[in-house]
Order: sequence, then structure tokens, then C-alpha cells
Amino acid sequence: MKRSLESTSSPRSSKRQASLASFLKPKTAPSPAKAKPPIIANGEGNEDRPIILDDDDEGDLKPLTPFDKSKAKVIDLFLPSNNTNLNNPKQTERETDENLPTPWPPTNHPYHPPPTPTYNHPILIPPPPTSLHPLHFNVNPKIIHNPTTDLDLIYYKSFIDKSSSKELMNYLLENLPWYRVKYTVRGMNINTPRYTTVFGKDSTEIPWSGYMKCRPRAVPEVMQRLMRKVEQVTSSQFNFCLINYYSSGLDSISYHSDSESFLGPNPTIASLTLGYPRDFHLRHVNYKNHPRTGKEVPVEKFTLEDGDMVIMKGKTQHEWEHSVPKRKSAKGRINITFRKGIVRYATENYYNYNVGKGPLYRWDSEEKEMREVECSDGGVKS
Ligand SMILES: O=C(O)CCC(=O)C(=O)O
Ligand SMILES: [Fe+2]
Repeated sequence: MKRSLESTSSPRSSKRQASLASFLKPKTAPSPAKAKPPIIANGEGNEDRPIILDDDDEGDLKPLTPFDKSKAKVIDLFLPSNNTNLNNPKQTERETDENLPTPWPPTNHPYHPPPTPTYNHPILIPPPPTSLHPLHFNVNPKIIHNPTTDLDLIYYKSFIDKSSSKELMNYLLENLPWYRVKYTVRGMNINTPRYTTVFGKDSTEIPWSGYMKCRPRAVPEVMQRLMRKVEQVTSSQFNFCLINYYSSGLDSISYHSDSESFLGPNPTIASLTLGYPRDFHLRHVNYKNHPRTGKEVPVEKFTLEDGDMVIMKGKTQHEWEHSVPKRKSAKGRINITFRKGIVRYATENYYNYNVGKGPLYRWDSEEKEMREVECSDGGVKS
């Protein structure tokens, strides 16, 4: 993750004068008969269409905005896509994760072994409850693409259904090892303002035992199934699963891009929300003065709700930064991202910043909060 220092980034938002959006859909979908046809992006000009956005100062503990049904929450700028059903917003048919076309981990990939106590060190991750077999998915996304500003997203409303999402969130909270990583940048001590954990390994031929700085952990079974389904719908491949837990509105992630060179150019990153809704902001790297248009590029604001998935792709990571700002009275939210690292440094970096050197936290189901626990190996070697 490339970012300015955690918690220090407080850019003023661009105001609501221009936007990539050319097609606004209120939260209550219009009846199909009245729905406007999608506008096809033609490059120049779409960024000038107005959109209703909240003004916002990052980090000032504003209340969440998701429950104001009168405001447009999803920006729809459609490009034709084979898997987009534009004319049937009410379609609720869901696919499952059964009968995936190829097995995951791929049988020809020796470095994605199934989890064992060793790979899951320092704790054994038990199998998921049977209620999580199978998972059910909404595979009808909205395409959000602005060729002028290079914002390139795919948005799956309620990618997994509410009951699976609740079960999955509880299972992950209760069974994963969690960390609150501290690190130093340019002499400053940074406390990561959220809980993190990571699974997986880059796609080099280095065996799992060959890592000197960290001990890669196998992707837990249910996450493998989720990852495989996301690979199928996005036609991408992933080998890492990074998980954030925002325990309250004080937990956050400041503006950053995930354009690390170890992901290769134009990485596709899938990001799934479980639990409490949180605002998700995207800010162009040249938001004050876009080099092509000479205009301000407004901050794009979404509310990511339970089960929603956003795919960031194309040049998004190079041209945009994203954040989850602090929000008053927000409650627990898990965010899962799937990524593909192509070199050894991806593994070292991800374990360094998402596991670190301890301490380990475990979920206390009775108190419903994280507890620091004794652990002989925080994961990253000194
Ligand atoms: O929590 C989110 O929605 C975003 C997480 C994120 O940007 C990251 O982990 O790099
Ligand atoms: Fe990110």
C-alpha cells in the first residue's frame, strides 16, 4: 500500500461541481419501464455531469451517510459488458460457489497447499460452519468507468447475501489471528488504525519455507472458495487475501493507492465489505487540476454496505487514491481484499504491514471485542 502517513492525510474534498457520473440512480430503483437507458461513456465530457455528493472533511468523525435514502449512493456510468444486466435491476437470482469450472487451489500449482496447522501458524483455523456451504452470489454488477479520469470500477451490490455475510463475519472474527501493526516511516511511529491479517503467497516458485522475513499462511478454506468465485466473475487471478477489521468509527484507512510495483501494472483488486456500512472515498491523484481537462476532479463517494463488492481495476490504482474515513458511531466492519502478487517482495511487504511482529489479538465472543493474547511468533521475523 502506498500512502501518506496513516491518519495524517486530511485533504479537503473537492466540492460538488463536476463528476464522472452521467447516470444517477436513486437507491430505490425506478421501475424498469421508467428507467432511463444507460448512457454509454464516450470519453470526454462525462466528468462534467453533476452528482449529489456529501461534502466531507476527512477524519472529522462525521456521522455515516448511508441511511439517507434520498441521496444517490451509486454512481452508474455504464459501459457495455457481457456480464452486466442493465435492464433488470431487480434480478435477485444468485449463483453459488459450487461447480466452479476449475478447482482452487489449481491442481498444477504446488505452492497453494491446503491449510495445515503449520501454514496457519500461530493458530489452527477450524473449518467454516456448514451454513457457509454453499455461498450465494449476486453476479450482476454495475460498471463504473470514466475514460477521462481513468476511474475503472465494477460494483456488485450485495455480492454475498446478508445471512452468509453475517455468518462469515462472525466466523472470521472468531477464528482468524488479528494484528494491530506498528511500524516506522521516516522516523515516525505509526499505529495502524484497524486490525489486519493476511493469507497467501506471491506466485513465484519460491517454496513456502523459503521466505526469510515472514512465514506465509495458507488461505483458509472459506476464503479460498470466495477467492475462486471472485476470480471467476472478474476473470482475474489472486494469490493474496488481506483482511481489515474496523472495530469502530475510529478505525480507518487513510488515502492511499495499492499500486505497488509487486502487483504489476494496472492491478485488479477485489474488495468485499461485511458488516456495518462505511463510506469509501476515491480521490484523483491530480484532483485539483486534472492534466487532461484542466479542471478539478470531484472526490467520488460510495457507501459500501454489508455484502457489497467493489472491483478496482485498469488504471484506478495509478490515477486514484482511496480511503475509508473515520465515522462517528460506526460499528464493526470487515473488509476483504483479493490481490495478485508477482514477486517475493509482495509476500514480505504484506506480512510486514498486516501481521508485523505482534502482538496477536483474538476475538472475545462474550465481550464482543478484541483481546491481546500471548503468542510466541507474531509472524514476521526480526
Ligand atoms: O476497507 C476498505 O474498504 C478498503 C481497504 C483498503 O483500501 C486496503 O486494505 O488497501
Ligand atoms: Fe487499498
